[in-house]
Amino acid sequence: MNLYQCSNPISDNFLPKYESRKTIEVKKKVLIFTDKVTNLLLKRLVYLIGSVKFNVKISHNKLLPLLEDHQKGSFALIVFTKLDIYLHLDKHAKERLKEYCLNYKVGLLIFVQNEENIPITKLSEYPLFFATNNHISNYRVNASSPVLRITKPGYHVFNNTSSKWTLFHSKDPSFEPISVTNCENRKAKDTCEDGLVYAAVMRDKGLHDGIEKIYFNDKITFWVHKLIILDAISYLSRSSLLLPLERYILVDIDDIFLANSPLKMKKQDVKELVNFQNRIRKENVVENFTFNLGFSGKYYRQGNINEMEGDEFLLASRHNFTWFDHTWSHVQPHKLNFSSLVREMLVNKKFAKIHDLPLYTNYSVAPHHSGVYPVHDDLYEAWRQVWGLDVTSTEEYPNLYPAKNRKGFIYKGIKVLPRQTCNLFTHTNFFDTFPGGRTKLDNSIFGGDLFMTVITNIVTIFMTHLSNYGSDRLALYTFTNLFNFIKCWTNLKMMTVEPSKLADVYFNFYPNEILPLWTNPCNNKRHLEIWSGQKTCKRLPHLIVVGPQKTGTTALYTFLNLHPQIKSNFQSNKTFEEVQFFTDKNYVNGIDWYMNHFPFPPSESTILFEKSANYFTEAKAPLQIHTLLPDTKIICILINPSQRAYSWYQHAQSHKDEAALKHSFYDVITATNSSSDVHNLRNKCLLPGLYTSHLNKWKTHFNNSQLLIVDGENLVEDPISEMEKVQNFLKLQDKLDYSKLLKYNTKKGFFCPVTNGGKLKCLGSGKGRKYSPMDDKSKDFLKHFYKNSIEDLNDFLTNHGYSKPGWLIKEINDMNA
Ligand SMILES: Nc1ncnc2c1ncn2[C@@H]1O[C@H](COP(=O)(O)OS(=O)(=O)O)[C@@H](OP(=O)(O)O)[C@H]1O
Repeated sequence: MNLYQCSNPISDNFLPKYESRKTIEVKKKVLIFTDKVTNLLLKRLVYLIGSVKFNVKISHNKLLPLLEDHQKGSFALIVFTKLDIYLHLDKHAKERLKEYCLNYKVGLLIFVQNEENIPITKLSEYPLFFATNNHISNYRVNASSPVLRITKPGYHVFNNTSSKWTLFHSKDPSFEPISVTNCENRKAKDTCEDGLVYAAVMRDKGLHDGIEKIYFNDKITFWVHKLIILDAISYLSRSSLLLPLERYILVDIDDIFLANSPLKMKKQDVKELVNFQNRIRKENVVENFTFNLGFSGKYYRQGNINEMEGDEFLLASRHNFTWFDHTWSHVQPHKLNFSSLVREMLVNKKFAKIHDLPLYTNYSVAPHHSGVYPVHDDLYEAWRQVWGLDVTSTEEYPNLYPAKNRKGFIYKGIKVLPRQTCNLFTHTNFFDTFPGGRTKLDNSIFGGDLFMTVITNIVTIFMTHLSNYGSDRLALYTFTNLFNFIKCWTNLKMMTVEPSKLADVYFNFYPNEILPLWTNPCNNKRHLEIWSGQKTCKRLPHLIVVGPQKTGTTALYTFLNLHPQIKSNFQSNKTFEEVQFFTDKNYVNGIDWYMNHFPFPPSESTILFEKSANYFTEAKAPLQIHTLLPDTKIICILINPSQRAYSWYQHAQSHKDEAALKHSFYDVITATNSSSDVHNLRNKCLLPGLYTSHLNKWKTHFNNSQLLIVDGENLVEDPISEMEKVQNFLKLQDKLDYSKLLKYNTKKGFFCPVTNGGKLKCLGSGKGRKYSPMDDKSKDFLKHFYKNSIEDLNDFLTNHGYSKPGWLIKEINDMNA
């Protein structure tokens, strides 16, 4: 087997300490200025930054976004995909940017594209010269650059004579190369001087204007540049965007004992497995490296005589490895119920006991990823019961591709970690038959996708299969070269640790991933294949009434239910007609829980719907709803926010809320002591009424054909006309004449549904309460409190082409009077 020989003379780790920004706070976000021409570079850059999960904001057309928010910097780094964009920012923007960079100690990362096609030129402001369109040789990284961290400095990477490099040079003390290369001036277009050394990446210490900058050419696909870009991001952001240097690597070998003959491991293959592991540990390439073997006991000693010997030898060598359950017969768990799964697991557990396997009892992997995502509750429960499991891994969350977007989540106490593929599948066992051939595999290892997988993932769980270690032993070839190459050219410290430690590291670094973001299995072919045949997306709603509370949502819910084509969710014991799934409390229950609240729709044209009036103000609900139900329709109802506040106060009083019983409405809405109960009640009265701030979040995810704004006051006055609008919005084939279904009830003071017997069945006593009108002092206070918000709503509706509720028109007219 070929073993990668490191030619880097620098073997010791030399780690510069980055300056931090101490007390100045910035968000962990990158701002990228770009134009249309630089799309390819932008795409690659966003991909790289996305792979390390840093957030990005893209600004086209040189527009400056909000740079500060509540005395916190909005960005930790600013990038220009083209020098030209930076040079031609308008004067005001440049000054603002400079001020921001100085105040928040933020640096600039500037790309100079070869297409910019400027011959030897002096930058307008500083003595930096650059030359485009050159051939180069002898690329090497400057050992003394303080920028390098992941990148191991001080080596000659290769002789690359490819064309079209932009190179930099300067004699000014502010400039210091991060990497250099020789110019090979061979063609008329080359603009550098043959034989001279130029910078390929240049640092500007900022001696002239106080802002540190790093200039890159557009060779962003070059793997060394990817490493230096990651270092530059950490350096220029003063460690705000810093990746740790530890890389936790677990190599799972799935399908142990299971492979088609003659692809199983033989005795010699097992010996090589042990030798590999010993060598990697001894040379300290990956600390404590240990293969993690997922076994399916049913297939033990199946195959030809050599393979049987291989199986036996693997068991004899068992203490060299760690082991985990991969189910007895390697069936897809989503096809089994809880008791069948428990049976499967118990037989495999017995096998492990008989053969004295050194097990990770808290870790397992489901065959074919089935049952993990989309989640199959029975699998999670069986895992917990039989194994006491708390860690697993999958490549399917949220989607298989792009691999960089894979995430982890925690469900029913089980930590699900993302799993990475190394292109070694059950059918890739020979160099000759590897898709794209050996060159493709080598490219991936030596600086390509596989290499970048380890660079960008703090925790990498690789999925491999038993057969990858037999035949040509492609897996051993891959890992030996990959790990040695990483050790040679980076300062990363690779190690193998147990799964529970992996999970701790992962979720400590990515706490935002703990709560899953449920996607729709029916929108993903692979997910559908590993989802129980008994489940159907038809039990998910097509319409959600999201509130806010006290605007007439129950009336709308009741009126919609009168339509034979529309069916609501089942009632809940605790929250009555509301499901309240898209809230922190219930969302963790998963989509099976949600779907169980809906009937099987009687016909294709049935519209399932639910209303939960608290969704409107839930910060995550718009994204969560859109991710699960991208085509669903949304209805918000708006009434005068002052009236809404008063209605909530009445609601609180009748629910015996102490603050509401003790304090007048005026005292509540003017409460200032932020830690008191009365202030809490104040917020519930006032904040949902700041409609536009909430509506903006809904509008980010739903377009006009999906989002209807109902006039809640008209729903009281003239529900017939308002229901006509709702029916049009839902594009109902058979529209109902609501004038026959709703009649005004003088006693109730509201419209009520007409029952079959002709009687009126009004909403319960909690809807349409009787109470005295609001006092003038409160009215004045609220008028003032909501003034800006009312204006914002008016602008919002104008800008998005919505018609305006009558109450809003009146408010605006009053303001202008
Ligand atoms: N037809 C009909 N019957 C009864 N009540 C009606 C009706 N249409 C609208 N409304 C108004 O609905 C207000 C209650 O709003 P919600 O149902 O959204 O309240 S809740 O958030 O679900 O508790 C309720 O508020 P209050 O008047 O303060 O009780 C009513 O004003």
